[in-house]
Amino acid sequence: MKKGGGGGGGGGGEKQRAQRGVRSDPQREDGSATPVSIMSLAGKVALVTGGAQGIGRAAVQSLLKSSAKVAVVDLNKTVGEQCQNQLDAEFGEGRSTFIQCDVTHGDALRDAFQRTVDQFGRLDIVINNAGINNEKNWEKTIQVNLTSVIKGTYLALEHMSKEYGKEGGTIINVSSMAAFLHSPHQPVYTATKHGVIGFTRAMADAAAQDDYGVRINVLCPAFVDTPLLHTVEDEDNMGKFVKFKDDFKQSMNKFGVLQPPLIAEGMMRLILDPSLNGAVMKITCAKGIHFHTYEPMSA
Ligand SMILES: NC(=O)C1=CN([C@@H]2O[C@H](COP(=O)(O)OP(=O)(O)OC[C@H]3O[C@@H](n4cnc5c(N)ncnc54)[C@H](O)[C@@H]3O)[C@@H](O)[C@H]2O)C=CC1
Ligand SMILES: CC/C=C\C[C@H](O)[C@H](O)/C=C/C=C/C=C\C=C\C(=O)C/C=C\CCC(=O)O
Repeated sequence: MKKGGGGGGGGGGEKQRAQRGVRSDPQREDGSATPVSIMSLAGKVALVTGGAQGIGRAAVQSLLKSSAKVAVVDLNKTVGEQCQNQLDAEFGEGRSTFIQCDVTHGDALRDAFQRTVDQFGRLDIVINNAGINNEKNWEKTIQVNLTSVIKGTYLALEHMSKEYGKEGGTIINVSSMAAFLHSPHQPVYTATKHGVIGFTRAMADAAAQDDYGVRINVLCPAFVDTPLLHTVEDEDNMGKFVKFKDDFKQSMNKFGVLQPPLIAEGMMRLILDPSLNGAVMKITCAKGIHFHTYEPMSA
């Protein structure tokens, strides 16, 4: 894939290396690595679904700290408006905008993308982060966690891909370590997170081979301290699988619980490292931010 995408990302000339989990740091002219945390996203525009709280909210804050403008797309009006007020106070009015939207409503999601471009003039970075954990209403879980990630990726490409005459950009789809270490506690959630990885890898190949100028990567956090994690014991969410909650809690105790800013740091690396396309980033307490090694021919 040729270089040239926007959003701090270029092409993915090192696609194969990225898929094997090998990354190269962005370089200064003298050859030394530039810490991604100090690289600027001034002039870039991001859209984050599920951005009003939890992991999405941490991502929004990191993007704003890096000087990007951000559309916070979220279903929850109350939390979204509180979030907007706090972001205005911290970063100044006009740097971010809250757009209430249910990502499972295709027309509403399309409208949210258009409103972002209308307000900020362009789009460079899309984080398909909104997710739920509802085994009782499992069809909804598939709609939010997988169908809407696919839809969000296609809409992002309409606004960023060279195929559509745009300047390029970068997309992050949020999966989970649940795709690698499953639990009887959340079968459909697990299935959606597998799906997000498969879709993202295939789309990253399409982007590289057809020169979209857009890098597409997937992020798999382990347990993170957010409101979602607190639904573990909730029968309304887990349905009959709630009986496996103790096993799940044991896993949390064994593997530990991460804080959202570390997940945002991982996202910033995916955004800023032009060598990454089709990469599967894992974040765990034991290993921190690292990459999954892909061995497609191992069978
Ligand atoms: N918290 C955890 O342990 C982990 C979470 N993840 C994933 O990270 C992502 C974010 O999760 P958290 O921040 O933990 O969850 P959270 O529940 O704290 O935040 C999710 C946000 O998404 C919004 N949202 C939910 N449904 C929506 C819809 N239909 N349309 C628009 N917005 C909607 C919510 O209103 C909320 O603001 C999810 O995809 C989740 O599966 C992945 C691994 C671990
Ligand atoms: C009701 C629960 C609500 C939310 C939690 C989500 O379901 C979340 O997405 C689930 C996360 C599950 C994580 C599972 C495993 C975590 C494993 C580790 O932390 C470490 C394991 C292996 C490390 C080796 C490697 O990186 O390959």
